[in-house]
Amino acid sequence: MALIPTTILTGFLGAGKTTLLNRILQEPHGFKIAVIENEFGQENIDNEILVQDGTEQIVEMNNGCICCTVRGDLIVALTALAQRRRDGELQFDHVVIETTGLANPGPVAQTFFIDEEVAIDYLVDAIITVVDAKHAMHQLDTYEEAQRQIGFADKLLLSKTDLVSADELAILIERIKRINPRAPVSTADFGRVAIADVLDLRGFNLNDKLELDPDFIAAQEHEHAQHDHACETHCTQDHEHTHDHHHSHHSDNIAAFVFKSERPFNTEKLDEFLGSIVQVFGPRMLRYKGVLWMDGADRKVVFQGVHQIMGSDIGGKWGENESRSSKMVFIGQNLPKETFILGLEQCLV
Ligand SMILES: Nc1nc2c(ncn2[C@@H]2O[C@H](COP(=O)(O)OP(=O)(O)OP(=O)(O)O)[C@@H](O)[C@H]2O)c(=O)[nH]1
Repeated sequence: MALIPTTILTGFLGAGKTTLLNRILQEPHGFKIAVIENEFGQENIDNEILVQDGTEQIVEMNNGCICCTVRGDLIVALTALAQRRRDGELQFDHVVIETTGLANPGPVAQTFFIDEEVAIDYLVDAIITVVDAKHAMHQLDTYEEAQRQIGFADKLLLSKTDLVSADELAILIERIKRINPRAPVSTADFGRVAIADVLDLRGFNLNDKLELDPDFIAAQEHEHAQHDHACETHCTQDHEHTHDHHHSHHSDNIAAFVFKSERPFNTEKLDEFLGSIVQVFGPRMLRYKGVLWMDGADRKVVFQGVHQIMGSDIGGKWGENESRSSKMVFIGQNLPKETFILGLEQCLV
């Protein structure tokens, strides 16, 4: 059987990966795509955001980041998908892996070369990196992960160009071309891209990656020391509120916490609270998102943001037998979790 082309979709927190993936899944391109979703923070909100018509196979991996802690799970997910395809249980001709916003795409791509079982069935089609035109300058100044994601890309897609001036965009493009002169750059306005720009690119060139990192295919046991400086930092995940525990090793001080409630929110109180908290802590709020139960609403509300840019959408209807609740994930640097949790509790009906 021919190898299954796999796209590794990366980009910093909130860059627009899920938006792009949703577009890809909705386009009538004829590809049958299996998706592997990995999120930073133990709650998978993207699952609610991704449009699913039942034809895609979506595998969630939320208990760590696939570039480090759950790489074994990635191998299991890939080999299980291939087996089910061989058995005729699933039909797909392409896999898209959406990594966490903090993932180093290097070790993810490496899996396809060093794990024999994976290598039998799959090949890396391309590493596609979504770059948030509004926030990338700051992300590149501050986070190694953002630089690596651009450095490893075979194709770069600029999102949120609607939020910046032509001059700002030109400066950013110049900078990302300096980091990665090989990868073509194009724009993806709310994920709008031609399918030929994202699937079947055959853009992954091992020689390029070896030039970027001569130890690219080095033995796994050396990989953390050699590739993943961010993985040397201590665990920063914070899980107290959900009693869930897992470790993730990424940039110092970046932590995720979850708020959950089985009481509805009062819309005005919540709007006011979120508006004010974003004013104060926005610069440190790297990513936040949630699926909310609003008092009196018969549909879910999906809310999300990156720094000060926050928005909400009407989501799906609550199922008849679904118990209503809200869950929110906040990912940021040194965020005062207690202030957030207490404030949110005060917005409940
Ligand atoms: N203005 C603007 N907003 C965009 C664009 N693309 C995505 N967004 C918004 O950016 C926010 C984050 O988008 P997602 O697609 O969820 O980002 P992500 O990279 O999947 O985020 P994480 O996986 O949570 O890190 C959402 O509110 C999107 O609607 C764009 O081109 N312009």
